[in-house]
Amino acid sequence: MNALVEIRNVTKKYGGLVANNDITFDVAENEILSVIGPNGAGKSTLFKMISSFTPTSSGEVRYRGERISNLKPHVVARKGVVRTFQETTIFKSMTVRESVIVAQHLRAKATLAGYFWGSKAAHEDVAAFGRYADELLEFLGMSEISSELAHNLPQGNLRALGIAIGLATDPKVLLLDEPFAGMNHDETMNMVNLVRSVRDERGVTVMLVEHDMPAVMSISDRIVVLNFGEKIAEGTPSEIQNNEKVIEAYLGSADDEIGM
Ligand SMILES: Nc1ncnc2c1ncn2[C@@H]1O[C@H](COP(=O)(O)OP(=O)(O)OP(=O)(O)O)[C@@H](O)[C@H]1O
Repeated sequence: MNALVEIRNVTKKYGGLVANNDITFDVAENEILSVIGPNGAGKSTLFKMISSFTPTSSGEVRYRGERISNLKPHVVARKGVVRTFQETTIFKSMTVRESVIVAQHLRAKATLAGYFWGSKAAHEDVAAFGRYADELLEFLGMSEISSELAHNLPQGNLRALGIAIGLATDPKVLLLDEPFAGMNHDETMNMVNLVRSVRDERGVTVMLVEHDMPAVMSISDRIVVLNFGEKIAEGTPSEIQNNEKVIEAYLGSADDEIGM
């Protein structure tokens, strides 16, 4: 496998608590890889280390062979590894289109002083941001709601906006934190198709943390399973569904339904 992202012996300790213990796996270019596991297994912590929102205690994460762990999150985002959030709270007072424009500041060419003085580069950026926002919203099927205020959006559209905000920075790897949480069946299916098209049509490698097992099984090329901070399995959806350690981890947890 040609690895785009390499997670190598990554450990995270919070005082005496080991949230991730010696986790190693690869993510291939153009893959959709899900990280699953019972509550508290260490999934979010792992995503925070991959996107450098929190440092590793030991081990490292590499992207295209270069270490990206323990850098600043915006540096990692500029390199192309971008994490989206369940809540897009900071953008809720803006319209959908404005949110996507503001999110593009990460790849702006103009300096702040340039914006202040209305430089040519700043004008070009502003126009290009608008064009790119429109193109992105059309791709995501959101053109009709581009003038809606984010805080008026139903759950499904709000999640799609989270993806639009993530894509605004032109990532090569997108980390999605529970993209199907709180969605009904139709919204989930729409989101599954949308995530697939992000991979298929924009060539973005996707990693996701998710509890919705039917959605995970249908969307993932491969799955990594964590339990109590340890990686207990890695494989295709059918390998994972038949893995005894995985079944045991879920049956022994407080999650009352695996739904696999
Ligand atoms: N900032 C922190 N300080 C101390 N402990 C933390 C911190 N963040 C997470 N933990 C602990 O690390 C462990 C793993 O948490 P994490 O949120 O990564 O699990 P998770 O698999 O994402 O859980 P869930 O599915 O419930 O979101 C938990 O025991 C949690 O309480």
